[in-house]
Amino acid sequence: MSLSLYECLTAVGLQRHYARFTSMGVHHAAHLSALTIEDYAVLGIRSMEDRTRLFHLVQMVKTLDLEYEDSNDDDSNGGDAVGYAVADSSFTYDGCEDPDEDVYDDEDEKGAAVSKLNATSFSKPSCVRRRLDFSSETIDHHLKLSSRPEGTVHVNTSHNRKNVPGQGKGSAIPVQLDTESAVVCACKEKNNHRPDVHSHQSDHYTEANTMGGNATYNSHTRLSPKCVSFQKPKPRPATAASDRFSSKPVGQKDSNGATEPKAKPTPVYESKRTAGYNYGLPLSSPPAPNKKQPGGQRISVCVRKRPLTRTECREGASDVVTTPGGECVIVHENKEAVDLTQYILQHRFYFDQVFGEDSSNEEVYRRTAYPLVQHMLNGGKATCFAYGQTGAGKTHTMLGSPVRPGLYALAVRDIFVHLSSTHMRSPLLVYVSFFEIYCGQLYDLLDHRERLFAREDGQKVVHIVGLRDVRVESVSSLLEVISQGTEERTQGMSGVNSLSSRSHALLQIQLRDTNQQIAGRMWFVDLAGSERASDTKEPDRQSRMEGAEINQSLLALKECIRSLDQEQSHTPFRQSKLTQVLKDSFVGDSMTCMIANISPGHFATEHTLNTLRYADR
Ligand SMILES: Nc1ncnc2c1ncn2[C@@H]1O[C@H](COP(=O)(O)OP(=O)(O)OP(=O)(O)O)[C@@H](O)[C@H]1O
Repeated sequence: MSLSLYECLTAVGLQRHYARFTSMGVHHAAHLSALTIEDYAVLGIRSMEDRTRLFHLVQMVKTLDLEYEDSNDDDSNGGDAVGYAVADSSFTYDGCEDPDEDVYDDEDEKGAAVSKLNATSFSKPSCVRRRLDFSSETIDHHLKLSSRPEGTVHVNTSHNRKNVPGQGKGSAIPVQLDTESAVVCACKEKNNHRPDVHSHQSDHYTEANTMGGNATYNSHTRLSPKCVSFQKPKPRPATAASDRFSSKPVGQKDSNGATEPKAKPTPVYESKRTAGYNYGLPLSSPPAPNKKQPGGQRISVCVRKRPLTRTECREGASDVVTTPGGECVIVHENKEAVDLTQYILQHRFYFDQVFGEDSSNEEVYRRTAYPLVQHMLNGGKATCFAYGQTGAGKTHTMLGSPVRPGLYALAVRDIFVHLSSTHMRSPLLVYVSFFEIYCGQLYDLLDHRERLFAREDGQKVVHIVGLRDVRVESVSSLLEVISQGTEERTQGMSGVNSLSSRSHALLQIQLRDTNQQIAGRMWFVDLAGSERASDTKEPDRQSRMEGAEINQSLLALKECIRSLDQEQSHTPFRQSKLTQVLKDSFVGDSMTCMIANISPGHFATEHTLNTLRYADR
């Protein structure tokens, strides 16, 4: 079989996942036959429709392989193989129950997808087509079998589709996974039989458990091959993971006696720092084992990856970001060498916490802003920043939606819960103010964008003159105030996205006693789209000035955070209006959290890397 992986994926409309497949060790069409349904999530195949498509493809690849082996049988039967028809009429998407399903949601698109898939099937030779069973029962049966708890990896080494657990055939053989490097590293044999993943004849169903037989595999565990240093590029060493996906030994003779050309896996290199020129390379290293628990730190930097959006899926974007473990994020950048060979350059960054696409706002809140809220309730000062490219999920994180409330609402909810459960002599009141910094100037979002001025008094305390604050008594009144302010926020056109945040939005929550004395203060800062700082496509002067201003303020912010982190005696907060206003956050007993939001799509790789480099201390 000489189809390329890309061609196969394109045939079923899954080409956007190509980079992910190659980064996970699936480099060749023949590798597909070793995939099982349990591998789909690891390969980024989540929606029911994509799962169905991949399922078909895998079956097709297997059948094509069998074609070599079974051709004699066909001859002996006069070519009258078992009559499986491509049941386009019985094929159905009714089983699509995935709540996160965001592709092909309308009937037209479904129809187009079905006909595309069927067209692909019909383009195969008729003897192959007759072998395929695309009936919905068979698919449902296999997909149901896959709905075992997350935690078990199954390596189906069999080509006999009837040989599945629950049907009496096959034996379970545990395979140990090296969870750190996420490489299938060894096979524990059961019944003295080592599963031979190359064998087409094997009837064994292999069950891999990551922790000595206990199911602990999760979506963060990746089957990516180990990498080699970028400085000394070598072909990626053949690992058990890549072996696993080799359904046929390379160089094996086919039924015509011809030697099948060796499958050339896409080389994977890792960017690493050296003693020389290191511009743009990851700074951070794996956290020390005795590292402080998140939440107890004065400064924490976190990364949140969002899922691919519906539009990105339609445009064929592939997910190039993986988040193995809770502190590492890897960007798999597709590159082309000068000799036009393709390779993948992996950029591995470490942060205090990394949230994958499955993390909810509640989880992000618990592990980022919650400690800050507690600090504020104890009378301290805290600041939480959301940073990232336009569309990377800053607003989703900060504001959220009525169904999935963001950090603002969750923080205020906890504040009210705390205030109502504490019986203080002097009750505390909650006040909010909301303003933006646009081109170095302050505008009150709760007062029709009235111009504001930041002034320093004799004690070097910065005051925002004229800022309106509103007392809130419930989460819903806070959200009302925020939605009023958000409408005022400056938005415009940029080269990257039709709607771009060009200003920094600052929400201040203050606790005051009845004498109006401040008893705790917290800032939530939704920073301007980071791509605006480097976007050079802007045609007009105003946009370029906005970009320059954003650039300056983000650099100043980074300098201040770095100076805090390194406990330097001087914090350069006067370098921009943003840091000047937030001076309070950089002095005294303040706590700071930066959440860098990233987009997973390959179109955004450069901006994603820039965001991670910015957040990388
Ligand atoms: N974690 C997530 N889970 C699901 N959807 C998300 C997530 N993060 C972002 N999105 C979706 O991605 C899209 C863009 O997100 P969002 O508007 O929050 O980006 P942004 O960084 O605030 O952009 P801008 O700078 O233009 O305001 C939205 O449709 C949002 O619902």
